[in-house]
Amino acid sequence: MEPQGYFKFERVEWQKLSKRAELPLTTQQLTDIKALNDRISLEDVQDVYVPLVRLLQKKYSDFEKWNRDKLDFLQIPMRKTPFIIGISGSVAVGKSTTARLLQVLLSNWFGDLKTQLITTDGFLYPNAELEQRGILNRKGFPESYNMNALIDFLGAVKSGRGNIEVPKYSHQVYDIVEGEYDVIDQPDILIVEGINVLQLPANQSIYVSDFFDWSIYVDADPELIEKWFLERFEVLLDTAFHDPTDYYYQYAQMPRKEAFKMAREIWRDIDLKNLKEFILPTRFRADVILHKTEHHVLDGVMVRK
Ligand SMILES: Nc1ncnc2c1ncn2[C@@H]1O[C@H](COP(=O)(O)OP(=O)(O)OP(=O)(O)O)[C@@H](O)[C@H]1O
Ligand SMILES: CC(C)(CO)[C@@H](O)C(=O)NCCC(=O)O
Repeated sequence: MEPQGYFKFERVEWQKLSKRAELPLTTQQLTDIKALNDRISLEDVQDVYVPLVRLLQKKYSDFEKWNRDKLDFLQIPMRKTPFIIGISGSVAVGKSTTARLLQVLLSNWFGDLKTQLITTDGFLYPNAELEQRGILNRKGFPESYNMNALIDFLGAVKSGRGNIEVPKYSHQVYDIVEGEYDVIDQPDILIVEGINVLQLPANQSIYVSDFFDWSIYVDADPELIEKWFLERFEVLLDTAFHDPTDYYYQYAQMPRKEAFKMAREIWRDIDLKNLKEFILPTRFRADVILHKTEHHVLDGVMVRK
């Protein structure tokens, strides 16, 4: 069922807005995008992301003006408040690729704005903690994240604090990496990407999404997402092949057929289950829904009315 609250654009209609956007892609951007992931379609960037960033820029100008007016009226000295964008969607749908693509586009077009990016994977409890709680096989489900720490982090960013450390999660280690951090230091724009960013946790009075000035949900048919999950699994196996310290080494040593059988089970029992129970129900909380089809091609956009 589709909700009433959105303007719905098929790809052909949406891409007409690209002309109105008046933001030509620079050679530097094209190079940066290819370096990010050489399978990203540049046509998609031109047709879908250019209008999206233009719309985002309008929202940002509005946000800046409101902040200025608010502080002026309240007689509070001017200070920077970061604009926070949330990006949600299934495991393996392409959230981090979308987030990094947006960061490249924003950084190049609006060079005077500092755009930083985090993933909520860093707020997963370490494996040892998950094990102690008996939820190691629930990684990614709401209870596997330290939501209080994520909310505290967002509060600190919004209040203008600098040099904030965010724990780092590694897919290769399959755990939080002790002693490694990303540092978020007073950005103008912060992109927060993760499966849980639009969720309403049971025992907090503040939601993660309360901090968002804009949110995007990346959507696709679960059967396609499973395909992307397995493709990425294969890349992880190839990377792990000669490295016994890599979590995927154990799978890389198995006959491929057997490894894929296990990956399909992980998808079915963990990530697909999580998508159906906890992620998909948050889709219509997003300001923008990007819909993808085969080969990650974007075929539709919905914008909240
Ligand atoms: N626009 C795109 N074009 C081509 N391939 C893409 C695109 N977006 C994502 N992919 C591929 O799809 C797979 C999943 O993408 P990505 O890692 O960005 O997903 P994710 O949603 O961030 O996953 P997770 O939640 O597990 O971190 C990767 O193999 C990535 O290279
Ligand atoms: C780290 C998350 C939860 C989200 O990125 C996901 O990639 C994950 O590890 N899920 C657990 C099951 C699995 O895919 O291995």
